[in-house]
Amino acid sequence: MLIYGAGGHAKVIVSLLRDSGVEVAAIFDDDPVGKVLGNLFISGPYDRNVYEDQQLILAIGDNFIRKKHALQVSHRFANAFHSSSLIERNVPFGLGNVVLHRAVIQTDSIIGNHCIVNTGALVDHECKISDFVHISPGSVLCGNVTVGECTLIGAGSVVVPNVVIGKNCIIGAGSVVTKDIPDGAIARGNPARIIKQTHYGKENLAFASAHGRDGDDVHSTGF
Ligand SMILES: CC(=O)SCCNC(=O)CCNC(=O)[C@H](O)C(C)(C)COP(=O)(O)OP(=O)(O)OC[C@H]1O[C@@H](n2cnc3c(N)ncnc32)[C@H](O)[C@@H]1OP(=O)(O)O
Repeated sequence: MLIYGAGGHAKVIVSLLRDSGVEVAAIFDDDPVGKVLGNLFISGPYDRNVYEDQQLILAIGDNFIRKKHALQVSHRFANAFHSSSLIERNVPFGLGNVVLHRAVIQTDSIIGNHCIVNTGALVDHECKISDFVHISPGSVLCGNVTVGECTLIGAGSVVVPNVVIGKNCIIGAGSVVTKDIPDGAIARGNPARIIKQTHYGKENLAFASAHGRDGDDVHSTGF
């Protein structure tokens, strides 16, 4: 497996892969200076000609940077699910997704591509999660919540049932979202109020669907 990114999120993904018995062949990072991932060597910037037969996971927590890099990567993408996560069997996934320790994804939810369902997050029934979304640690999406592309749900947030959150939004840590949130909004608090717009609000980089569903899923086998 190849990892692209060598920050804190990458450390967690390397730990997941170790639990799975999956060997990390190379780690790419555009700015590797001062970054350490245990005893693993950081090769340097992404190189499409290295380990062409290996699959890759983008270990980048920032949704917009992850999206930018996804468009430039030619390796196939893999999903990685920690063994302590609970994912209902009927949940369809795209590629490049990471579901971390003790996260739960309930029945009839749909997960796009390159999403992060972080440690202890709960995505309840019938949620629709678009590409490049990050559901941060300990956050709760109640039933039938929709989250648009590139949106960050901050740590420990709660989104009540049936709410639609647009694309390119940031929901502040510890928020309670009770109403729909439009594209590009930054909202926080209980109840969540819009405080400003992200400068990505109107941006809509097309995500090439050139990356077909031909990767493998990695399921870790335990702590
Ligand atoms: C494993 C991981 O780490 S996953 C990472 C998950 N990341 C997150 O959950 C972070 C989500 N981001 C946040 O919550 C951010 O604080 C944001 C987006 C809400 C606001 O960010 P900024 O616009 O930079 O706000 P800034 O830090 O300048 O704070 C502005 C004010 O809002 C307050 N504030 C900041 N965040 C919050 C919040 N989540 N809830 C309530 N108030 C907040 C600050 O205390 C400050 O108040 P003051 O003016 O009285 O001093």
